[in-house]
Amino acid sequence: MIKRKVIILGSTGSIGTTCLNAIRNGSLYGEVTGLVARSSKDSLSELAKEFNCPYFINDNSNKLKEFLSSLDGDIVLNGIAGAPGLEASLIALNCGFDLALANKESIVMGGDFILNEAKRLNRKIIPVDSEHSAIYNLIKAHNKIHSVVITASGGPFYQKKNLDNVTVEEAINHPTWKMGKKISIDSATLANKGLEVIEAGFLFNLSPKDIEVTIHRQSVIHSMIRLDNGAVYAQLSPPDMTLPIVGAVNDEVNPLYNVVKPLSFEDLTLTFKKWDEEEFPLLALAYKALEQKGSYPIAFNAANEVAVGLFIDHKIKFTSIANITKEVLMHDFSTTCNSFEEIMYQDQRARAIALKGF
Ligand SMILES: NC(=O)C1=CN([C@@H]2O[C@H](COP(=O)(O)OP(=O)(O)OC[C@H]3O[C@@H](n4cnc5c(N)ncnc54)[C@H](OP(=O)(O)O)[C@@H]3O)[C@@H](O)[C@H]2O)C=CC1
Ligand SMILES: CC(=O)[C@@H](O)[C@H](O)COP(=O)(O)O
Ligand SMILES: [Mn+2]
Repeated sequence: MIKRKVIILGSTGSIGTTCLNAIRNGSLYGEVTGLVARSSKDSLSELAKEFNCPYFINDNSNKLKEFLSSLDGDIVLNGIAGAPGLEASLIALNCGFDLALANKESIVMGGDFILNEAKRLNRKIIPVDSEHSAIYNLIKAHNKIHSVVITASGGPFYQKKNLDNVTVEEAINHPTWKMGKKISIDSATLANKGLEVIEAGFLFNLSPKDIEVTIHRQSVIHSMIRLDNGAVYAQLSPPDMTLPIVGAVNDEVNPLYNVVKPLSFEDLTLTFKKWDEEEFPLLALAYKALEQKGSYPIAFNAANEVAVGLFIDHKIKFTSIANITKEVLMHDFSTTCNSFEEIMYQDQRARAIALKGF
């Protein structure tokens, strides 16, 4: 067995904690060689003591680059929440590390640019997002696919009417997963599924018509692939991020045993329902953003991130998240970005429009 040396960005969050627990309980044979977070200094220094490694509070990207360059590691797990994850991903790739990527914003904002950067630097990007991890592994096993089916839990408000007065606490009460605040709210609006459709479009080079979304309340099937011959293959496991995280960080180096509890089929009911555009306008907006490409995916992410922030701060209603995002996407975002600076320019532009409209 070979010990995987892993550097964790977003060490104090849901993804970071799941990875650290997997190392603690032995489901990942790994050694932590660096830890990064943003504001939880005390927790981070405690973790650094426990894992006997250096740590860094990310308040400056040049210093993050210096910190990562000084570390020995096989792979960087990026579990940073939101748009700041993109710059961190690019820094990690440029410092010579492969990426186990949970931060979906890196792909949604970075698009072809970050994928080309990884290619240029001869580095791997291994998806950690549960749906993309499932598709990545299914493609490895079956090679050529026709299209993909991404599953969505439907969130806490599925088929509930009049969501004007729902609270932040109700919105983060996810029916099947325990995750950070922002992604939980995105699951409630299905903006998360929208981000995932865009993420799949870039990662697997698929057009919107080749990406289906189906409501699957149990979150047991993490996604499926269709082959040209009509067969469908699915990946099933309990809703637990340990498997995609351990799989990506391990990257086939060691055989994996008992990472998650095997499913018992007699206890399972698996259901599937069509999603409705009126109920989930943010998913429809994301499909359109992927179709339009240019900077529309960047604008979708930025507008939604601003709107979710306003909702968390009790400044807007839950239902206004979609309205603000829709309004921003009416502007011209047809420019294709070929650098980090161009991406951030469009990101900031979309944020300014979102804030002006509210
Ligand atoms: N949670 C999950 O199960 C899943 C998450 N994802 C994706 O993974 C990412 C992380 O999600 P999640 O773990 O839920 O989020 P959390 O909010 O639980 O954790 C976010 C982590 O990121 C750190 N962080 C935030 N900004 C920065 C920054 N600028 N530099 C360094 N660290 C930073 C936080 O540090 P601090 O505590 O110090 O503020 C914290 O450690 C998101 O992109 C999400 O969409 C994808 C699939 C599943
Ligand atoms: C665990 C994970 O990958 C999340 O992105 C998950 O997909 C959220 O669930 P829903 O967005 O399907 O509610
Ligand atoms: Mn997901």
